[in-house]
Amino acid sequence: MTEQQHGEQFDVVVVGGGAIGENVADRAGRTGLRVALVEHGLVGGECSYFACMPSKALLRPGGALAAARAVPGAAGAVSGGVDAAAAFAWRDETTHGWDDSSQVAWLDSTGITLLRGHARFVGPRTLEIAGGDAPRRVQARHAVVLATGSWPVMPDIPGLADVEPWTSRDATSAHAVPPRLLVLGGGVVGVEMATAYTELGSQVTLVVRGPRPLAGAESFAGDQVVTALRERGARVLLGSEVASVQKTPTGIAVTVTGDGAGTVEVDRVLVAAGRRPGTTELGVETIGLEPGRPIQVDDALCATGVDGGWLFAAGDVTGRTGTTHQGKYDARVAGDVVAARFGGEDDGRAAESGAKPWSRFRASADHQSVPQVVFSHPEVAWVGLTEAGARQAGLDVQVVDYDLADIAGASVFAKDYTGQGRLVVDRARGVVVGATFVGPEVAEMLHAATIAVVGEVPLDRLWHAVPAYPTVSEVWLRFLESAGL
Ligand SMILES: Cc1cc2nc3c(=O)[nH]c(=O)nc-3n(C[C@H](O)[C@H](O)[C@H](O)COP(=O)(O)OP(=O)(O)OC[C@H]3O[C@@H](n4cnc5c(N)ncnc54)[C@H](O)[C@@H]3O)c2cc1C
Ligand SMILES: NC(=O)c1ccc[n+]([C@@H]2O[C@H](COP(=O)([O-])OP(=O)(O)OC[C@H]3O[C@@H](n4cnc5c(N)ncnc54)[C@H](O)[C@@H]3O)[C@@H](O)[C@H]2O)c1
Repeated sequence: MTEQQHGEQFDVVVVGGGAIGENVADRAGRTGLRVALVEHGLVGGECSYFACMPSKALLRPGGALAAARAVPGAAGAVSGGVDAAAAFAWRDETTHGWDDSSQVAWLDSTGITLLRGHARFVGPRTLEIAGGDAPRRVQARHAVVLATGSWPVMPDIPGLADVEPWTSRDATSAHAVPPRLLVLGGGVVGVEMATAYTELGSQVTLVVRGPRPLAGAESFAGDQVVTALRERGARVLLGSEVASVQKTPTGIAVTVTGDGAGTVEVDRVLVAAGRRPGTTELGVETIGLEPGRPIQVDDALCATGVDGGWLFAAGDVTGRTGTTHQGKYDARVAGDVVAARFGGEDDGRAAESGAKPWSRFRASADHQSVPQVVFSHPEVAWVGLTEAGARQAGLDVQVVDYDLADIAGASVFAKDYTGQGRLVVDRARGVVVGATFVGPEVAEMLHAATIAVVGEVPLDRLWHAVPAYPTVSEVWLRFLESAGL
């Protein structure tokens, strides 16, 4: 066959130039492989332009104000609430005005070839790229890595499509605050955006299906978030669902069923009902996979549903990770595996083929120590197993709870500090398998817990890790004392 029939050849083709695709491409090229990265939108993907960065920029002003208000001596200097226009302007700065030229410049510096356009499989290892500068066919000699991310789920609710509902993209890129906003869904997006828009001055109604938001966290986390949202003026309807939506002359009437049954009139509806993997419009049926389903992978990030070991995937498209940090961890593993299997020296290949769990070629942490931060106010941060998760896994657990307000560091951090910590210990091994913190700025405390869980550090050794006085991290000492040390 001619090059025209095969298409342009690369050693590795990465589809999707979000944070995950960028990291795979970078590491896959480290043993000399020729790598192409295909992107149909902005290089940097959701996280840089529509998700992590803009949402955190919108949340930070409210957090900073609350922090100052909680400190006598500083509180008097705070008058008024968040300046929404200035917050939006700062968000615009963090997203570089939705201009990806700095990320493109970084790609250029690495030697990765950027192909602009929409990639679609036409068969194994072969893709057609449409809509870019130069539509073309490309073939991967060794591997294709899918890093196509995910898209918001739009529930099939009568009338919803007619009111131009916001997705998280709209909420993170808006330049005006809807006076009244209904947020559908009590997951991480729902909680963060309900917090941000309440602080930006909107009258927010958060509709949560279950008894509390953040169903994957310890229950006290969701409860404390609800209390704080209500204290700030938001309405939180628990045990509730949106049944229908209708335009009215003065706004949008949302009919809610369940414990919060009634009609709420708002100016905008934000749908935060979860995400589906980006495997539609990708031609995966030509390689024997079903569109709309996640790409199943093993711990080397190699797809299990395709023969030949040439297809890899990482990030949201796998359904295995749902955050940038964990997706990037998988991306580093995927890139290193590809670099070792298809490029480089024999010893690299041997190291990879004999790789054991916890080697740099296996994404072992995905199974036991995934960190998650919700940047609400209070923040919620956890890693590993919750109490319920540990019991479900059959562990004999010791649960150690501590009120963070009782820590000396908390009493000087903020007046009337409110927060909670929980350690979940596997009694049989005497190691921490999970930890949760709720409170102001607890996100920064999480990594110590992640190290304890990944390192399986025995409690009697943790006893020698002395937290500085007076920090809120002294909770670690209190945890251990409460555990009987
Ligand atoms: C509102 C919000 C806030 C979040 N906040 C955080 C946070 O604070 N911290 C955190 O860790 N995580 C956060 N997340 C999750 C995080 O954004 C995702 O886990 C992360 O973006 C996934 O990265 P990815 O590279 O897999 O996918 P994406 O970032 O979606 O990148 C996929 C890329 O592939 C491209 N693409 C798709 N199909 C094709 C194709 N066929 N051809 C060419 N290009 C294609 C897309 O244009 C896109 O650029 C947040 C998510 C949301 C929605
Ligand atoms: N700080 C962070 O790390 C961060 C921030 C935002 C998002 N994310 C990630 O982005 C992804 C998407 O977040 P998300 O919050 O959209 O999804 P999610 O799956 O975390 O939560 C969706 C919520 O919507 C609810 N829901 C679904 N359909 C509903 C309906 N019809 N009516 C009422 N409720 C409904 C679900 O019960 C669930 O609680 C997740 O992987 C999340 O971890 C991470």
